[in-house]
Amino acid sequence: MKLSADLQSALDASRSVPSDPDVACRAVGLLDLTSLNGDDTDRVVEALCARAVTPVGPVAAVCVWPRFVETARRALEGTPVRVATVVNFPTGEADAPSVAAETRRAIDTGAQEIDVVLPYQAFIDGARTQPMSVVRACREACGEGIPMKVILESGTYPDPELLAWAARDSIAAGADFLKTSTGKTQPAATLEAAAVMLDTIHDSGRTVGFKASGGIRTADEAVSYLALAEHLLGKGWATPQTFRFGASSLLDALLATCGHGAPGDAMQPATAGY
Ligand SMILES: O=C[C@H](O)COP(=O)(O)O
Repeated sequence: MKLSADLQSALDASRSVPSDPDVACRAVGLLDLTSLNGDDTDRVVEALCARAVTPVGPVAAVCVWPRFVETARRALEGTPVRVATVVNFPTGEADAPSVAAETRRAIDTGAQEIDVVLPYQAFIDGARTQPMSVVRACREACGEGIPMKVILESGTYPDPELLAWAARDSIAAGADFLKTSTGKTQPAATLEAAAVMLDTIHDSGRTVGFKASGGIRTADEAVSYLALAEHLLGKGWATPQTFRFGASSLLDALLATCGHGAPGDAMQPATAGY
C-alpha cells in the first residue's frame, strides 16, 4: 500500500519504537479480548472472561459471538469490563434490515458495544449508498448509548485512497470507531492501513476511535500501533474511549512484557479487587 510521504514517515518512526513495559501495561487496558471461533462454547467464553481482569487491571472489553453475550455478561458481573459483539460478521453481506434486527437482538441480550462489518466488497466494487445504508441501520439500532465500531476489512482495498473513502463515509454514517479487520481474511491489520484510517480520523475533526484487530500477537506490534496513533493524533490520545486492540492472542505477550509472568500466567486469579 503506497502511502504519502508524511504517513510513510510516521509509520517508519512507529516501527522503530522500542518495546516499553509501561506501554505494554497501558495496552492491556485498551484490549478487546476476543474469541470469535466457530467452535466457541460457553466454557470457552467463561474462560476468556476469567482472564479479563488481569494483574495490571481490566481489559476494556471482551468481544464474543452474539450467542455468547449473556454468558459473558454473567461472567463479568461486578467488573468494569464491557461486552462487545459482532454483527454482519464476517462477510459484511447482510442487508440493512437484517443488520438492524441482528443489532437489536444483540443489544437486547446485553451487548454494550457493536462491531459491524461494512459491506466492504460492495464498496470496493463501486457501491456507495447500499454499504452506508447498512452502517446507518446499525447506527440507528445502536442509538446514542451503544458504541458502534465499523469493520472496514482494510486488507481488501486495492489502494489507500479507496480505504480512506470507506473510512470517511463510515464516519459520516455515524461510526464511533473504525476497526481494521475481522481477523478472518488476510492480510488483516497492518500499520499501513492503520496510518490511512488514523489520518482519516484526524482529518474528520470528529471524536472517532480506532481499533486495530486481526493478527496482532506481540507487544512490539502493539507498541508500534500505539506509537503511530499518538504520532498522528497526539500524545495521550489513545484511551479506552478512542483506541482498542481486537485480539485473541495478545494478552499474554503484553503481561509478560510488563513483568507479569510468562505466557499463561494471565490465567492466575486477578489481584484486583472487583
Ligand atoms: O477483533 C477481532 C479479530 O478477530 C481478532 O483477531 P485475532 O484472532 O487474529 O487476534
